[in-house]
Amino acid sequence: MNSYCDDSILREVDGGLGKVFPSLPLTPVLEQLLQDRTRMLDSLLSNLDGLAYCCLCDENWSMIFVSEGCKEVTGYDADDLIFNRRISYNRLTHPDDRARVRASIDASIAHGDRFDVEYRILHADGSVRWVWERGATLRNEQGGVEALEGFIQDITRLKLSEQAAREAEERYRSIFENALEGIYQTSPEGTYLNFNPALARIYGYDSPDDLRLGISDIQNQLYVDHNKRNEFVAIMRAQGRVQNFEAQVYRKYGDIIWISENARQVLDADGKLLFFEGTVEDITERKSFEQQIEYQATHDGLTGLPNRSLLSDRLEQCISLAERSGTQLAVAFIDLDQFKLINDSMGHDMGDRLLVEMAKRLSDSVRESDTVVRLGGDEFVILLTNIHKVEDISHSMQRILAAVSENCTIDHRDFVVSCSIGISMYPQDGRDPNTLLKHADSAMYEAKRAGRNNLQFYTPALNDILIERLSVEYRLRQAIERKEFVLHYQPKMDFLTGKVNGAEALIRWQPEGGEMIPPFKFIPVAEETGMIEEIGAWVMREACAKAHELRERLGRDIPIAVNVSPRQFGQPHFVESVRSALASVDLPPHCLELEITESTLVLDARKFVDTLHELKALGVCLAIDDFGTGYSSMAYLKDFPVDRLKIDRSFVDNLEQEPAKKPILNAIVALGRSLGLKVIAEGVETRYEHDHLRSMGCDELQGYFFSRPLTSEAFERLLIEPAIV
Ligand SMILES: Nc1nc2c(ncn2[C@@H]2O[C@H](COP(=O)(O)O[C@H]3[C@@H](O)[C@H](n4cnc5c(=O)[nH]c(N)nc54)O[C@@H]3COP(=O)(O)O)[C@@H](O)[C@H]2O)c(=O)[nH]1
Repeated sequence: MNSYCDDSILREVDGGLGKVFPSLPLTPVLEQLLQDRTRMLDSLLSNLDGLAYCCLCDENWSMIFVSEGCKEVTGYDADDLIFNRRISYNRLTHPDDRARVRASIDASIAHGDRFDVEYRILHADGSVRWVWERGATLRNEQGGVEALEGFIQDITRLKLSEQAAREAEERYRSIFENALEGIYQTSPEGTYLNFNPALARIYGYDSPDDLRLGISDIQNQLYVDHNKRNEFVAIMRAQGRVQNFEAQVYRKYGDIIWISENARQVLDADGKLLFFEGTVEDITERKSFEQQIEYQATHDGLTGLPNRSLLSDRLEQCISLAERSGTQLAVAFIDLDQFKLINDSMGHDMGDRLLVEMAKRLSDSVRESDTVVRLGGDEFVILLTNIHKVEDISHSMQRILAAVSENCTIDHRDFVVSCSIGISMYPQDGRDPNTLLKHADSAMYEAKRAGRNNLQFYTPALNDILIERLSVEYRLRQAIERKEFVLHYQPKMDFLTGKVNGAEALIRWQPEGGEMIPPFKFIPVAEETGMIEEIGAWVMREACAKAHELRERLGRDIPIAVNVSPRQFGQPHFVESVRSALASVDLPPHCLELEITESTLVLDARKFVDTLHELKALGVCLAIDDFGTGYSSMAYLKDFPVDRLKIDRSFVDNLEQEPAKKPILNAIVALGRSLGLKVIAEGVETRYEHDHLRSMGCDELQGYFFSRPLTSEAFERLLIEPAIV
């Protein structure tokens, strides 16, 4: 039921409904129609979502008619508002909006317009509601404003959703504007439609406008590799999106960065492509980090050369290249000779610097197109491509041998290093990386065995040698654990007295149930693998024990000489191990003689001499073994605190048939004597050799002529019942 003020007021205002047809004679039918219309309007007003009203244009907006929708919109009954019975509409209007509403309605009245205004009201339940009021002015015949009539609708929900939409829009705009990632929309043809400031920043432009002017063709102006855009579009077409699409792009001033894009295609309702939209991230830092990690994983940290993990890749590539071009490929396996010795004796820092220098020399000795790889330790591999004839390789390898063995000065110390090279060829020696490397490796072992500073091409027979060597290495490790070594003793004879005045301890390997193995079959393997350190220490202790035993039994000193390998001599605690072997049996130091070969000296003369002095200070006898075979000792000899020179067997061997050796022998003996050293000839096999050496002034002899190496017991028997020569 709508509320009205009394009928007289209504008629005063607009003449009431009857005023619509004031002068028409109403037939009963029309009367009925009119009544029906009133009822219909009443019903309509009651059912409208909102309130219809008629109010005075006073300071209260005093209501004279309010439809029933009032309750729903304001929370008040229509009667509460009629003539401001309980509350005026002005008070109901939100205080902050009252002035604006009034101004808006006043303006409309002034212009004779309809009004239309949105504002807030205070609902009876205390909440604030948004309403939309539309209305018009009711004027009297003189044109004066009598009242307003209109319709007020609750639009709170609409307002809230508008506000939410606006806030969301603001939020997204803020994200778009302030994002660190670049956000863009591009046309399928490759122009920018829309993008945020971050994108401009990433690409080095001062502002979005600057970018818009700068890039009009993404494919050709942005991507370093122009095909990247085609790739991008192709993925988009196939999958509707691209994920983590990485590419290099030019920035405004030409510098290149790495970006990662995530994008999707946007279609219209008919499935027609509208544009691409996506994000861009600058991943240059990550990329360079990844590249760094990859570099570290594939390159040797010390020398900067490619490492083992890159080798297989490169080798695969070289094989394919050789296959395609019908050329050959050479794989050279290079191992520095006796590097471990330098490393152990001179310290790893010196060893590292030497490796860096050698890596440089290797790289400088080959062509740009060849690959030098450091496998680890002192092992290198060189891949020589595009080989037409074997001579090409020989020349390169000779260059390498020469470069490596050139004098090397580190920290004012001179080193002479050499290397051994094994070579395998594609396709004849292997068609895959593993085989080629394995065969080059076995060739390298053969080069080492043949005397170092050498190169050796692979032959199928080398496989057997390698297999044999590996077998020796394996069995040798077991032999150490099982203590399968014995010492034999080769007596030395004093020329003056013709009596035994000492012996050289010579190791033998006696595998359980097997044949005795001579040292030349296993000492080189022990030397290469480092097992010589343990074996040598055992020999030293055993020889000291024997010398001590003989001293106790015979009541006189029988000095025992032991061979000291270069690697053993270079051990950091070598002097200490000698002292400890002597102390273990309380042996006077002069009862132990150490035979050191000249090859030990060539690595580092100063260190060699220092160690000799330390040993000398300990009181042990020192002998230079195999004298005359080395190439640099003459210059240093006067500085060596040694007691004996042992002339190498090769100068004595076959002396009768080769008289040319005599002047050399004479010179060596004279040199030794002039330096105050005892000279001992080894390998004396005949009476002729014996007599000659004695006449030359040699002090001692050792050789089959006097005695072969004897077992411990046989040597002892010989000492008790001497045979006079
Ligand atoms: N580091 C170590 N090296 C050792 C040790 N024991 C031996 N060796 C070295 O092994 C090489 C071979 O030794 P071996 O087979 O024992 O041969 C020695 C003698 O038997 C041999 N010799 C002695 N007299 C003669 C002779 O008249 N004729 C002839 N053909 N051979 C003879 O010479 C070898 C001793 O040589 P050298 O040491 O140079 O004095 C050999 O290089 C040994 O050094 C070990 O414990 N540690």
